[in-house]
Amino acid sequence: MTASPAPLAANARARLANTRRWVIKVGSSLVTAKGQGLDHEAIRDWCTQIAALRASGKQIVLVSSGAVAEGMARLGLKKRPGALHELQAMAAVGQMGLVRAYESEFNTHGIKAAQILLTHDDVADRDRYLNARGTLNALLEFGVVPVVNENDTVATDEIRLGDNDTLGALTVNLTEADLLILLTDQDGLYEADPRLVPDAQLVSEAALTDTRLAGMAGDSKGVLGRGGMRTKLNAAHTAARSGAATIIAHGRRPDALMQIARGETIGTLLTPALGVMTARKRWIAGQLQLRGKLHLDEGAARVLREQGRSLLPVGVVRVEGDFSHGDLVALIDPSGVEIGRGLCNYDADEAARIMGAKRDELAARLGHVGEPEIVHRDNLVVGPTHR
Ligand SMILES: Nc1ncnc2c1ncn2[C@@H]1O[C@H](COP(=O)(O)OP(=O)(O)O)[C@@H](O)[C@H]1O
Ligand SMILES: N[C@@H](CCC(=O)OP(=O)(O)O)C(=O)O
Repeated sequence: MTASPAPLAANARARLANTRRWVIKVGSSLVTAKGQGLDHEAIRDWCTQIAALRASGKQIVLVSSGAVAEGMARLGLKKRPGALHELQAMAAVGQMGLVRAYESEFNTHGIKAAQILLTHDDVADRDRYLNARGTLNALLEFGVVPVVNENDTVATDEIRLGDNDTLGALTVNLTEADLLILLTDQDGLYEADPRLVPDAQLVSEAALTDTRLAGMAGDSKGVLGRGGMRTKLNAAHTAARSGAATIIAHGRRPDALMQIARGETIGTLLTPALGVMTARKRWIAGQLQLRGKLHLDEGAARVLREQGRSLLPVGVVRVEGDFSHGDLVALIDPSGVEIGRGLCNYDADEAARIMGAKRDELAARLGHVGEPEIVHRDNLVVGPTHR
């Protein structure tokens, strides 16, 4: 763990800066102006930064809290109600304002936004999980920014996620995002809660294997926030299951998101225990449902097994199944043995069109420029997948 920037941190941050898919979560403590309803200026600022990130080719999912707080402001309540039904009523009123604010800000940048309300069951149940995943992926491919919140109006106490840090991490898993950014009202994780220990040191970077972290992260002291740093640390562990790193940063620092995109040292970077790639591969092997098969020729089977290379279209001889871009497919050698599994860069129709094609034939067969790899080695697990 380092309290000051280290060369390793600088490299890790530069690598993360170049990743493509980010989930950004803004907490209740930020979205609402001291309990007086939504902070429209702050929302404008995040939307402007997200527009710049989109323009640089990134896909962004925004997880935003604030429904309950905005509902309270709209109905003139000073104190957060205790009864679940009252909270649900607040959320129902406030969510209207929340999506309206994001929609109108994104509109000024010519960006379409979409509302996604999830419950615990949507991520726990296999079919619903795949359905939510498909919808989010489709929105991202259409260039839309999904704005996610918990579906507070239907979530009963037993099934509530309760805090949006957890929801942000589950959204990372759903979308196989590369990075989770938790924007909050502190500069990151401190060695102790700075509200209680004002001279506590900021943790600049830590591996999630570091057992000292749990002792540092305390609860929320805010009126509106839920969970504090404790749920943020848990969220980082959940995001790490699918190989994502987490950055906790102050959402009111001007340009916080742009600084992250430039690879600058800001906030706390929490890195997956296994290393990003191993964790991601494990996730691919264990979590996703098989949607199809690619049958390979002898040469492709050999380079995958022996050299850990990406699979190119030229090595594919047959395509089986009805899968979409990003789905999990099995890779089968000429004797019918499964070599491994990976995420396919093409849907089944496109894969069938480009199988056997050399790199310079791809654009003509597809009608557009496509990825040179049909399955990139970063998204490929060779060997037994423990299913
Ligand atoms: N070690 C720590 N470092 C920083 N903040 C901490 C720590 N432990 C507890 N906290 C508390 O966590 C709060 C942020 O979490 P929370 O109130 O849930 O905000 P949000 O609405 O952004 O999720 C901080 O304001 C702080 O009081
Ligand atoms: N779904 C709730 C947000 C829950 C919550 O407060 O989460 P967090 O921002 O993590 O403290 C809402 O929109 O009010």
